[in-house]
Amino acid sequence: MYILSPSILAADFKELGKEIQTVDKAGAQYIHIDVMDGEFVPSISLGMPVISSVRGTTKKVFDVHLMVDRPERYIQEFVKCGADIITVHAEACTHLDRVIQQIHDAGARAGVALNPATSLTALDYVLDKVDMVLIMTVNPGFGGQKYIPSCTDKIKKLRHIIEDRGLAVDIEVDGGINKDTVHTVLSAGANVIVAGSAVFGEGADEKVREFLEIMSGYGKIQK
Ligand SMILES: O=C(CO)[C@H](O)[C@H](O)COP(=O)(O)O
Repeated sequence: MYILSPSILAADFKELGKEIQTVDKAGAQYIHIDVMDGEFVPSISLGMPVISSVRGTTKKVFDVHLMVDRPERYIQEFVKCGADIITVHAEACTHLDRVIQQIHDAGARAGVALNPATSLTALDYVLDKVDMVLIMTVNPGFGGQKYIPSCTDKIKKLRHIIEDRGLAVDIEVDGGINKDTVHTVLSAGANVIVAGSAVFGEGADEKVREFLEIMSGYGKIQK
């Protein structure tokens, strides 16, 4: 099933609730929320109070991407403020298996993200325990960057491994996804598409519909 997860990093923060409602009404299934700590990545974005304050604006899935060192310190709090999916970076966890368990115990779905330079082997012993793998297609930290072409092969390989092992794990991609690169990642096997700067701005509703239309050419869109 194909899912669109617009990244609010590119939204107008003074109108955040309205921006979320626009992409919600246009059909986006997830809302992608980037949390940056200024340590794991150079920039700082937003945290629990912002997530709590917009939780009531939509019933859509909050897809929270923690670009945070030692995320195990915050899992419970993010679930409490409304996260439905929590994705942590393999590179940021000393005990990744334990953090995945912690996310599930807190009642959320668990994702693991890999930076562009991180090998898929980091997933070998946890792939059967996660709901989603997030392949970063830019170096995390900023929106509006260019898609890194070497990530295409990584997505293909991951899709192959998931099918080979008979798992039901979503492949999410994030960074530099626009109406051109989306074809590349969909053909490679991604099924959850994050897009920030290619969605928010003028005509976000129309852009969501265009993405969904493209995605529907590859398979069934999740309702
Ligand atoms: O995780 C991120 C940055 O670390 C963003 O979600 C990502 O970069 C999306 O932005 P854009 O679609 O503008 O590239």
